[in-house]
Amino acid sequence: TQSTQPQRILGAVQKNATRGDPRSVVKAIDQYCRNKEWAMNVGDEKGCILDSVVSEVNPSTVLELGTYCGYSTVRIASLLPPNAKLFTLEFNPHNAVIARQVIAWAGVEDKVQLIEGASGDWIPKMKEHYGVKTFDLVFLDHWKDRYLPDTKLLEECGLLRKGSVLLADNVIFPGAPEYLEYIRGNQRYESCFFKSHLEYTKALDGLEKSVFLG
Ligand SMILES: O=C(NCCNC(=O)c1cc(-c2ccc(F)cc2)cc(O)c1O)c1cc(O)ncn1
Ligand SMILES: [Mg+2]
Repeated sequence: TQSTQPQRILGAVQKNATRGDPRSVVKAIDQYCRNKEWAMNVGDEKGCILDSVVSEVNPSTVLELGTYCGYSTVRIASLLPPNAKLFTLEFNPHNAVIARQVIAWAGVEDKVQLIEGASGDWIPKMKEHYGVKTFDLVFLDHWKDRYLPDTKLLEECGLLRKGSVLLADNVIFPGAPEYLEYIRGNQRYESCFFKSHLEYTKALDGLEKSVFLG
């Protein structure tokens, strides 16, 4: 029977990456997606920008919206201090099955809580279910038309504090125009754009970093 793209990505990790070595997992996925088949990981170029923001924020509690195969999950988790926690939300159960195995292969499962379900359903439950107070960093990489409603939800649920950082992928391609308009026009955020390219291509894309001012 036919394999799926997430299954092929997992295969590339198990074949080419070293167990317990997150950087080798990231490298194996990038090499596979650059040389064999494109996939919607944040990728190596935007991934370096992600790394620099994670290192700068040095977060204790991170929320990732859109796990896919766990590429950015592993990338972020590998930079977190001990006892830090990364909650990652994935809507698609098949992607979640694969992501759990990629996260385990990288050896970062102790830092990661993968939650299967819709972001709109789970964001309001994070405090009661997982004892989350606020998020230090939020990486938005799920459905582009969910960026704005979920940001408003995070505000309403009191999950952002003064200094919380939102980092949004794909604000140029596929694009998140309503999100950009809201966040750039809102006095409660200080935003900046990091120009880059769509993963594994020459197409223009970038990340929008926004600091919540409280
Ligand atoms: O996470 C969920 N979908 C993937 C989101 N990510 C993307 O769609 C995405 C797409 C692209 C992309 C770029 C060019 C192109 F030609 C086609 C796709 C790139 C990226 O970097 C992404 O991140 C999801 C599913 C669901 O059912 N409910 C809630 N969320
Ligand atoms: Mg993306």
